[in-house]
Amino acid sequence: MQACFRPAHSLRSGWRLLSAFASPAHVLGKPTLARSFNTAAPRFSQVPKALGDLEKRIAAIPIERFRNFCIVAHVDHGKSTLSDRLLELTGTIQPGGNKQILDKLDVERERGITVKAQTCSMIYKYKGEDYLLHLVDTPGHVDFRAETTFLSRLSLALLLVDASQGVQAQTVANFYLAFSQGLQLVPVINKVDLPSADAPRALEQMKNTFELDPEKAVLVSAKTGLNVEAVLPKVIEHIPAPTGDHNAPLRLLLVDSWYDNYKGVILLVRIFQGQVRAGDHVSSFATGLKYIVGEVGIMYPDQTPQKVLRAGQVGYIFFNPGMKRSKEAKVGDTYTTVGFEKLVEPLPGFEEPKSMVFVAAFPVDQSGYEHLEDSINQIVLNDRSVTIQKESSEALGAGWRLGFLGTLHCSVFEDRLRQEHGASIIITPPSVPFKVIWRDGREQTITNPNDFPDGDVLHQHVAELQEPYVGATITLPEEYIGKVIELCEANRGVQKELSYFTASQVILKYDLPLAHLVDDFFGKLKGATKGYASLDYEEAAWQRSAIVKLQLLVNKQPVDAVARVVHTSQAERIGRAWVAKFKAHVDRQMFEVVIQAAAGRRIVARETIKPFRKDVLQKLHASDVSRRRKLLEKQKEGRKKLRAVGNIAIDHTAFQGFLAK
Ligand SMILES: Nc1nc2c(ncn2[C@@H]2O[C@H](COP(=O)(O)OP(=O)(O)OP(=O)(O)O)[C@@H](O)[C@H]2O)c(=O)[nH]1
Repeated sequence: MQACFRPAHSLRSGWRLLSAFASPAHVLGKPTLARSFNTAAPRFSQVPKALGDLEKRIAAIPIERFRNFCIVAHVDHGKSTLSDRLLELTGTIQPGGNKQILDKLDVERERGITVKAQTCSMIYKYKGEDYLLHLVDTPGHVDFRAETTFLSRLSLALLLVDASQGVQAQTVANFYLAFSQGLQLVPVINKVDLPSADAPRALEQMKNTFELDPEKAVLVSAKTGLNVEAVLPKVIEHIPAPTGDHNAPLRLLLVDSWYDNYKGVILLVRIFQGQVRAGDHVSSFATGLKYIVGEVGIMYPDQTPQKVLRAGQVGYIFFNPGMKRSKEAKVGDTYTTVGFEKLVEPLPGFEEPKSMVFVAAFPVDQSGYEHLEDSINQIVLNDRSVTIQKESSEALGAGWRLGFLGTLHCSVFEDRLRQEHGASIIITPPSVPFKVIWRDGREQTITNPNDFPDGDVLHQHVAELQEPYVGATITLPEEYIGKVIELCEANRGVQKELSYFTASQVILKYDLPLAHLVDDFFGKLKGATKGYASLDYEEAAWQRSAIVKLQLLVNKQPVDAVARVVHTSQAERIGRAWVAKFKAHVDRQMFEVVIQAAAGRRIVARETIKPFRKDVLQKLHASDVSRRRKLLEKQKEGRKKLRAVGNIAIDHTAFQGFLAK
């Protein structure tokens, strides 16, 4: 399985450990402004004097002159580059040097994608008056859609489209998302400097597909800065200011969070009413926990402390003593001042992120367990959306089952573990949850294939089995339509819509089983269309499905860690591939080894490994004492790495080879 939307450059080269997630150093930037805050010590003691002026300037801006907006775009259409230009234009960062200010996480820089929502405040002078603007850079990738909860709290989005590529899958998906949230959309056509740019075509697509008025559009080159100055006046003219009484009780929405070694969890917040300052006692509606505010401030673009955050503002807060566990910070949670809980209505929109892709991870050598556990905990510290459960496998020992929001999320995590642990870790291919509807009406979502109901239980107590489907939107040039439909059908897709948004570009909508999507569907799609198709998907629904547990058996013993839940139509194909692949990785033994794949109780594939004809040691001459000893020692060394399945011992490399992508 591969992640969707991998950028062309190497993902693994120069991979810096994501431990930077947890250090203040992840907070950015090269130039002077950012560097002055970019040290390990708590920042509030280091605020330059000039910041007092900034604070005064902000204090003088009434809420009527606040604007909160975001940029939505297909991956790589230039959202982060445009954000950088806007920050330069408003003097928030120095021109040049600063690159991708809002893409703060190392993983984002490495992969050139935005993973977490970022925000930055700017002061912009328009018609002689100061405006306080908050720009939110929302992730383009669907896995991180949870981060875009924030979208619903804004009132304008710039819909950015690459002039050379035109409307793509995520443009379509983002449009519908923004539209359903009642956001005003201003089209921005980017990359007009490219020789292949075709702005009139992009404008026509915007008009035909989304009924967006080309007159409202701004044509820019975020890279060269051409016409970027025309963007912010649109923002000011087209969006209403936020509303909220700063004298009312505090109503604060948690938008995002990240972990800092010194301060604990830092919360990115939007104030809907009231105000918050250091020393305030606040409580969470979701957890009921109480905290004392240690510092409040704005992202400018780095954390810049302020005396107060008031209604309409977006900024950060952290507590003193600090919030220790990322899990306490629940995106979409509302906070208020302690004692005012009865007077304040929590904001709607709090949702626990749902894991939809699972892998199991095991150390090759159980002595590496603690080290691996530390690494996993370290990453999870800053990523509240990963779920962890301990797992124990007869074949692979003690390990964990990890749950992710989607395939990219999963592969980012996997890359880091592999980077740190290399060959000493075994990771199973991703799987998706399934649902059991019991005859007594209970519904149970199961994430571990080994918990699939056994034969008798299945027949007597299960009313229905279901698997998750996603609603996929694929855009592609017309000439590939046959191949893409074939691919979707081969992946059990159900066509929902086929429409043309220009004479030669097609939008296809399919319901696809998530299990197929995680099995490198995007890679296959790229292959089928020479890279011209784009894909976006949203969670659809559970659907009744003829699924079955597929197991690998070695001399009749199931290899538990390898079990998978698959559709019956796929069982034989996967089973055959399994036994062939496993056979290739298992050494010959002294006796016959039978490798089988079983779908439920039915054997769907079988391979046999013939035994050695003679004992190797017997063949050695009696005088070969040293060779004999060497051979035995080698065997002993090897045995440490062996795992027992039933009566046979299998080298860990067999599992690694088998489970490798
Ligand atoms: N020629 C040209 N290239 C641009 C322009 N704007 C952005 N780019 C390039 O396009 C690539 C993608 O730009 P980003 O700003 O990282 O794209 P993004 O939309 O933020 O990507 P995600 O964060 O992954 O969603 C980079 O190589 C940019 O240098 C432009 O106006 N002209």
